[in-house]
Amino acid sequence: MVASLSRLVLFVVSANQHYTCFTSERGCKLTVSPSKIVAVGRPWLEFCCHTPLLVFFLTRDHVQAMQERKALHTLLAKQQEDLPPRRMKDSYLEVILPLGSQPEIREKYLNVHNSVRFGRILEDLDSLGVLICYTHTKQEMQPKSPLSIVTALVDKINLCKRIIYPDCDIKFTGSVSWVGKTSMEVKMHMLQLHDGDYSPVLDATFVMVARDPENKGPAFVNPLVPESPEEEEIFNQGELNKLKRIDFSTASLLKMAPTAEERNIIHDIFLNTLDTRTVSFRSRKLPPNSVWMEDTKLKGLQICHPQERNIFNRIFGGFLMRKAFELGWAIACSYGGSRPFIVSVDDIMFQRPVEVGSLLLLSGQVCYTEKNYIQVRVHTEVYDADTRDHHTTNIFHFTFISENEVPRVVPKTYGESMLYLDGKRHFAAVMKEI
Ligand SMILES: CCCCCC(=O)SCCNC(=O)CCNC(=O)[C@H](O)C(C)(C)COP(=O)(O)OP(=O)(O)OC[C@H]1O[C@@H](n2cnc3c(N)ncnc32)[C@H](O)[C@@H]1OP(=O)(O)O
Repeated sequence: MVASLSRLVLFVVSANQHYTCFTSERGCKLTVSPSKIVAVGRPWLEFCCHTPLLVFFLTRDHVQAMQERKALHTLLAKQQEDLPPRRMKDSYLEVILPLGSQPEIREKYLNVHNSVRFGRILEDLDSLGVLICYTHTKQEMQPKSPLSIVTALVDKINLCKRIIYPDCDIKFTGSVSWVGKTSMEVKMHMLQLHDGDYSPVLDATFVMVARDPENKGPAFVNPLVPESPEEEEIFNQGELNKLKRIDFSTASLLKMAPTAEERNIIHDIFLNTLDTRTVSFRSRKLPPNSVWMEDTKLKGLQICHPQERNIFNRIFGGFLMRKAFELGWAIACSYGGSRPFIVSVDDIMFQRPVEVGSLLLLSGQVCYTEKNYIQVRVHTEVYDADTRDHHTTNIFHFTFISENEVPRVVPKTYGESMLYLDGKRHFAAVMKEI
């Protein structure tokens, strides 16, 4: 089967023994046996891959499709033990994004620096993560999957290359690496073809959660059985990752006071910003080569149109990540005064779904700096114009590296000091990994 992942929308044009699918972008035509189709819905999922498994969707009304999904409730397992265990290799997928061999798809991926837009890669990773989970949970006997699989967390994405070339093929690989009761950890890798060899670009770990067909409650997923000492290690790492996440969230500065060492850091910054000419706690002065945190803010607004919805009639997680990343990049760019490169994305928690039609408010700022590194935090919330309620949907943490050393960011208020410490913690976690 042709391998390509370029958000090519598939349309079914014949439904006899085999389905023939055309992509919305030129050139690609596929034939798939009906037995390989795991779900049918609206045109959304957009790739063909090495495994003969495709998730694709017919053009039709979304609401009607959601109504029809209700009938799938009967296919849900009552307990996890009723589901057959899977091996890591059962969900392993390899997908090619043919930027080198199909120049017509480059435009969508291209940025002004003639490299690949990282926001597009975030979208593809999200789509692939979901597809891997559907592969893990696929039941041969079921014509459609009863599961709604959503992205709960981007645990981390670490990049080992600064530039992604727009004219070389990209390969994504990945499989489920750990399974809980209703959640699955997925590890993905991205490689790029140079001189006949694929070399690593990034490693990503996502956590996906299975929900019932209407995305209203949790649903069990197949257990995962490691088959070798290497797989045992990957699985155990998944278990450790879960515990680490719990520790990190327990020690959150929203729940607990900073440590003694952190309190000293904040007090030193405070003392360093006092105007020595006046004997006052209120008279503050910016130290040389520094920027007040409040002056690093940029905001954006996104109207969440139906075009960006996923099959569950909610806004596609990859789209939210792309928008937040692009705001984060703009913040790092204007802060550092030169082109920033993304080094790491970590701990993006999808706290609640974003409904179609929402007003999505994005607001970001530099929250920590060290040498050439800029730690950016983007907060997104939906605003209900009727009730005037705001609800946080995501918090994104991006680490950028700038070409030159950057000024120090300085918090002024207590709230900003907590953002500074949170940014410092995230930065330390990233530095440990890369
Ligand atoms: C096909 C197209 C889809 C493409 C993908 C998308 O666009 S998705 C769109 C973007 N994503 C979203 O809209 C999701 C928004 N968030 C949510 O709906 C919800 O927060 C959620 C369903 C993820 C979690 O809700 P709850 O916390 O109430 O769920 P519940 O308590 O039942 O937990 C379910 C399982 O998720 C795990 N879990 C929950 N939050 C987690 C987190 N931040 N990190 C790791 N794991 C988490 C729990 O341990 C549990 O696993 P165990 O049971 O194993 O112990």
